[in-house]
Amino acid sequence: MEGDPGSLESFLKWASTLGISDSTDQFQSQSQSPSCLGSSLLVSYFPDAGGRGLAAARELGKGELILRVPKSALITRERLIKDQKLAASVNRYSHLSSTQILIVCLLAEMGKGKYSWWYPYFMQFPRSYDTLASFTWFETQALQVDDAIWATEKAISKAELDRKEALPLMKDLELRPQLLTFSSWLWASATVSSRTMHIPWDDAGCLCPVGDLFNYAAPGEESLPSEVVESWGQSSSLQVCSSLNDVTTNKSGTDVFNIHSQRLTDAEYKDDVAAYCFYARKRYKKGEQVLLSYGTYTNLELLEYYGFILNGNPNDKAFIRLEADIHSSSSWPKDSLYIQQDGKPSFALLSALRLWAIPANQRRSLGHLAYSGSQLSVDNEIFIMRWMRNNCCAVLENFPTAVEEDVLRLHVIEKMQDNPTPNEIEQMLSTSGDEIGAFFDLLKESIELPLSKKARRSMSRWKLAVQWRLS
Ligand SMILES: C[S@@+](CC[C@H](N)C(=O)[O-])C[C@H]1O[C@@H](n2cnc3c(N)ncnc32)[C@H](O)[C@@H]1O
Repeated sequence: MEGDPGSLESFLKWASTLGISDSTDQFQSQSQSPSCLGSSLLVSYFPDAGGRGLAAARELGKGELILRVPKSALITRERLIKDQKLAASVNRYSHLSSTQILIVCLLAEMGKGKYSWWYPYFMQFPRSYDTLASFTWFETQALQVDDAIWATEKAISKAELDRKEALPLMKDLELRPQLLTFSSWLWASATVSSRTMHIPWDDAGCLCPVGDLFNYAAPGEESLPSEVVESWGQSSSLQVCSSLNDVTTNKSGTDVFNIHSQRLTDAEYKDDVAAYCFYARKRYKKGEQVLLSYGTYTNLELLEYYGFILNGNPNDKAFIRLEADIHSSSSWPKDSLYIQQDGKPSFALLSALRLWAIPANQRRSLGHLAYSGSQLSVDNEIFIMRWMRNNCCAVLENFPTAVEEDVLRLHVIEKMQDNPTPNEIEQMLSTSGDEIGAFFDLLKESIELPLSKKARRSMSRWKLAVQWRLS
């Protein structure tokens, strides 16, 4: 192959030789013209929406097939295990999960360097990720909310345990020492977590060259039938995902029903054409970023699995501490009781509070009203709204920093990332000196410009933590 084998151009040429295509001619005629991107899509850069991504190369119609990736181009466990040495060893470790095996297989394949058949694709993977499992103690504390700190600690210990369990297999395979480290494990597991796509025959999913260049947009209400939107209020466990199959699960393990698949599916593996097919979820103008829904996620979940958050995520949730008698006065599951991104209580929280606020001996007779979303009385409504306001204020007051301080902190972090002058640094230290000092102390580095790679990476995770608590 001509040119730098690590370049995007070489990757796209390689992809077209595998039959990955965005050409409408090819979809129709099944011809083997070597075309990959330029017909429907173009690789482009979107600084405020995911960085590298795919733009519409022309006007795209809603529901139009825009990319097809043949099965033979997908990286799956079964594909990598075709290597006989790998297969023999993997068979001896059947207690490992399918995801652990995929991570090990990926590391083994990466270890082949330029000799791997997938080398042009691997060269397009990010060098590092900002998923929760890679957060340091400082970055974790910056999340400030107990639940989020706990989720981060859990993600870190899960990654440590997964690696520990897989280590004997990796040693059996004689992987290079560099591939056995925790940071290599974190890199490979973040690659799998943030880039795999659902396939019906393997719950570890597959890596999909070119298809994994689509950035994310939350499944939008505008594409849902109104009866589904209405039913959101009534069925708290129902989540809608505009991609994947008819019934599947998102990465947090929640059931995801693709109720109206024709209208909502924007990517799925299709057996009849033996390919992963991608469709435009809406009409796109030429040059606009074409987005994909990976599933329904809160910002904390996006941070955990993908290492980013969405400004104004319609699926975000804030949980407030509720006394035990609130939980026991209704049958709503705990995870359905939250404040929505728009500041309103979830349907279940409102219903649970309405029931809790009436005398226990009336709950049976008024239960049907509360469960169907009706107000019980004006007094009851005023009481619970006041209760909610007071509780939300208490939560906000308990944060170590106020919103205004966080806005300032974000500004300082962004300035630090932007190669500030010594004068600017002095100014920042006079306003936010303590926290910046603590940041560099914990990194065991002095404040020096340009910032080291380690300081830059840590700063981008610190920024995500501050953005998350602000949102
Ligand atoms: C499947 S990849 C998408 C392509 C990726 N931008 C690339 O250059 O390879 C998923 C990753 O893209 C980034 N990403 C996707 N959607 C995003 C969004 N809306 N905002 C910020 N980052 C996003 C996150 O880093 C995420 O882990």
